[in-house]
Amino acid sequence: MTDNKTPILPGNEEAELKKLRIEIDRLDTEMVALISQRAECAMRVAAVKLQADPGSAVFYRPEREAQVLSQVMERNPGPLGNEDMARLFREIMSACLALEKPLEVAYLGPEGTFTQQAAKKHFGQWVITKPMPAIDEVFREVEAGAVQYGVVPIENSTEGVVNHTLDTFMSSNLKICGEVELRIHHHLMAGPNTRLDKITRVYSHQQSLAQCRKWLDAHMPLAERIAVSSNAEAAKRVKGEWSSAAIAGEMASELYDLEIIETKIEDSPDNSTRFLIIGTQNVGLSGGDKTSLVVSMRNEPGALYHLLKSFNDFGIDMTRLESRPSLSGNWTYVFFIDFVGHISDPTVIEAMEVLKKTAVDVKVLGSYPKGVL
Ligand SMILES: C=C(O[C@@H]1C=C(C(=O)O)C=C[C@H]1O)C(=O)O
Repeated sequence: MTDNKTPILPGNEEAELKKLRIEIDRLDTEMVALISQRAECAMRVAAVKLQADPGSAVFYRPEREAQVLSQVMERNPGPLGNEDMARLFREIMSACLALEKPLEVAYLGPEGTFTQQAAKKHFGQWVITKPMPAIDEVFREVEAGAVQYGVVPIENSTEGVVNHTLDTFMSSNLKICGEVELRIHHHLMAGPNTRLDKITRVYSHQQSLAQCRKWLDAHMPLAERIAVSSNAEAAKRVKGEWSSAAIAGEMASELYDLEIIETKIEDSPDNSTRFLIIGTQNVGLSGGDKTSLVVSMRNEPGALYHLLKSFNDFGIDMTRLESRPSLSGNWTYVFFIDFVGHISDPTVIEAMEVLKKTAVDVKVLGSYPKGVL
């Protein structure tokens, strides 16, 4: 082996490369054997699950997957970054799980949206994804049992909360089984041979046009901006129009064979969106969990104070508080709350007892592992 302090003489280069490639082949052979052993183990796990519950065995275990990924990150010695290493294991697990039973997941479509990208990021490339035209249809598809899980957007770092998702939770019995965050990068794309200075129209979702406003003002001030129902829809429209471009994510450019003219044109470099995984499962403890609740309070002075106090008194870290009209009476509100901890933690159990005394209703939307990737 050489380190970067040992100069390689030109004549020795071939010999050195040959040695390194023999070493890589040896390591790959070991890895193939190890990954196969891992897959065998996962198949045995599936058999155990089936034996324990032949009618309705649940193969996918979000808490276990989060633990596997966290351990991989902790043990990673480098030089690969933690996230890169975890992504490789994400795909290994995805392939192993597909041997047990391929997962089917509904998402807010059409194909090529950021929600589809989030689904693949969370479950890996082996998941079968099914596009749905609206958020409540994603819920319905899971409720009907047509798919095991659903993926819906919940909040964007620049645009705020997705109210439609919050409202749908109020009338649904589905549980939150996980969360995933995605960096949102917008690219300008068009058909082959379309030049930037020839573009007269830019299609995108209204939120994406807003998130790229400064870039558009500076680089394409004269192009007409046209808002459509999704970024994927924008990419689809551009396909047959030679003087048009779309702002969308990478998946859309691949799906509709468009060329990326300019990458990462979003005004805020930290632009990200959080998505929720919804299902029918109560997820066990992973050790790094979050819980989401909907709480209805009486419309009286001090209601919000009592709500906050029940968390503060038990030292529970509330990470989000959102109020929404209750949909059942005029000018009454419900609170959507996220906090750190699992519903089975003894302190959380105590805090919930106190909260239930002052609240009209407490609905647990789910305890789930914090997004690892
Ligand atoms: C193997 C299991 O089943 C599935 C596959 C996993 C894996 O490949 O590591 C982890 C969790 C489950 O989604 C398990 O429950 O341990």
